[in-house]
Amino acid sequence: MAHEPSSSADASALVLDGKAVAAEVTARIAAEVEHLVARGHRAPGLAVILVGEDPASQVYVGAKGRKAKELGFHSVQYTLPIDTGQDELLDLVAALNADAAIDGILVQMPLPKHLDPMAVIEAIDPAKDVDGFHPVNVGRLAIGERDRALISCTPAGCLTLIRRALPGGLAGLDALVIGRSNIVGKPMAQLLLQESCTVTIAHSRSHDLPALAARADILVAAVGRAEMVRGDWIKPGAVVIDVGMNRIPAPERGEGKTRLVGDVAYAEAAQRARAITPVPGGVGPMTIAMLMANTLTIACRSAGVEAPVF
Ligand SMILES: Nc1nc(=O)c2c([nH]1)NC[C@@H]1CN(c3ccc(C(=O)N[C@@H](CCC(=O)O)C(=O)O)cc3)C=[N+]21
Repeated sequence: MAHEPSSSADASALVLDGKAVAAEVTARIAAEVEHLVARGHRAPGLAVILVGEDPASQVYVGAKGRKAKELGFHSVQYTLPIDTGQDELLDLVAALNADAAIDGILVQMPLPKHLDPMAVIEAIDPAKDVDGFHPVNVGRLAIGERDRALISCTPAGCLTLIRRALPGGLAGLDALVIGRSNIVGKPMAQLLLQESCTVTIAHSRSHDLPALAARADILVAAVGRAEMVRGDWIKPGAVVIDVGMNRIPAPERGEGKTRLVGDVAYAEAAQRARAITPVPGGVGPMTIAMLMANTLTIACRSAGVEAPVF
């Protein structure tokens, strides 16, 4: 789903409309849920755990719960006080691991500092790890067992968008991933490698990013620095995926106002790219859609039904 941009008259890139693709994906999920239930299976179940009251996290968690309900999932949210102990959190995870109505368990990150995120992730049953953060799922992705893995939602959503922009396939193309996080950069690189791209992973210590970008047919920016990737870095005709979500001051919108920008200087890059994701409305909505897709996948596995591929 791509359409001509409307904001910048001379830009040539197709806008990869993540919101629209996410709506397509979630419509297919809702239909599949109906199908499951009609055949006597239970609805997919998603449990989201939030520790503390960080307002941004509350917004994200609320959005996930609403979307899950909209799709006919069994959706539960646990909001634990900020001073929750590690053992209490692990006990809740253990109870959800054992709960037959729950397919997916998501612990919202970041956790308060006194909690150990890796210990919590490793406590989740890998078969219920909707985020795809558990080492078992990371490992399955790395060894190419994608059918048995659960894959991190943001890179999975990015790949869906990249495939839409490149109907001829990705094989043999040069891909640059800027960012080496466990959540985005590393799994993104693994997915692109599996698609037979020639993959480069760059990061804050990389020398000469513009030279690396100049070769990239696919560029995924996931560094968390507002508009760091400039338009003149982009190889003409490249597919540009912007994972960044940076809130910057926007005095033009009034005192104290902010706006959301990506890691890519959008207006500049759109002049050269074949296709580009906007921020907001690009990768973000796809992340939530893939979270729902992973939950459905787990439910299908436990029902012994073939899971759709998105
Ligand atoms: N265990 C865990 N799993 C996550 O998947 C996870 C997490 N923790 N912690 C926080 C991050 C962040 N995240 C987002 C998902 C969608 C949007 C999204 O839909 N953004 C909209 C707009 C947002 C806005 O306007 O503020 C967009 O890009 O269009 C944003 C952020 C999931 N996360």
